[in-house]
Amino acid sequence: MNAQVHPDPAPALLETRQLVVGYGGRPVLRDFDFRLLPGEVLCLIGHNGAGKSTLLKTLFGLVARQEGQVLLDGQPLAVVEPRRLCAAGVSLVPEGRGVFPGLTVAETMKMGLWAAGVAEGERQARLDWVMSVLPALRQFYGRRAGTLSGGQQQMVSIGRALLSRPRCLLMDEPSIGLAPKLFQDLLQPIRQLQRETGMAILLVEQNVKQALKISDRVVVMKSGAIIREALPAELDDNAKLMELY
Ligand SMILES: Nc1ncnc2c1ncn2[C@@H]1O[C@H](COP(=O)(O)OP(=O)(O)OP(=O)(O)O)[C@@H](O)[C@H]1O
Repeated sequence: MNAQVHPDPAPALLETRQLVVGYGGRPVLRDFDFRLLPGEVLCLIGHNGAGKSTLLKTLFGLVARQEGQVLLDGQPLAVVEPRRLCAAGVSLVPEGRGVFPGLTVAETMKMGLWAAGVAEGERQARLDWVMSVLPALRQFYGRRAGTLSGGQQQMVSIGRALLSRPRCLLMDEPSIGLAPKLFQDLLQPIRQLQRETGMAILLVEQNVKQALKISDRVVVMKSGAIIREALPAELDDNAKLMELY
């Protein structure tokens, strides 16, 4: 008789196995195992230089791995590149927002629709959908991104990332330069969307207190390694957080 085996758990949406990544031959992440599950909001925190952004960029194919695997839906990717990830429903909100200051929001979105490969006939509906998630975009739709406030620029960057209707959003320090209240105002609609659609979010953040408010799980990194995994409630006072820093 066959031995009883447990079925495999559902595959992670994104996963790394024994990943080695670095710059100029010097590894930043070594034998790094990481999982982002479907439908979760995972907050990645840790010291400056711990390798958080490097992980995010590697998952999206912006930094090449030296060794190890990146898996999408449980399948190892032969080539990890933004186009492939984007087509599979993964979208990036880059560090520093990545908006072109000379383009209007309308132009930025037009370019984003094209880059996301949205068919011509669907573009208006897609834009309307993004506006329904982030209605404030309409207030400055005709303005050049360079004339907008930091929070408004971040909203443009997030709106652009949503144009592909992603099932996974990778966000690199979206709170930079924003007051805590503004950050919450910006992230709450995204959390709402996440609850409605089951989109997974990987959020790299320095602003830990604010990020924990919208997260389901926390991973703490130090010097290229994971040193702790926790629920937000387990890190909800300063003393517990200070232990990790
Ligand atoms: N393009 C690069 N070239 C060379 N070294 C780099 C490059 N980008 C990052 N590093 C180095 O890799 C290490 C990890 O950087 P990374 O930006 O991933 O850390 P982080 O945890 O995101 O830090 P922070 O919170 O300060 O953004 C650091 O030592 C950094 O100096």
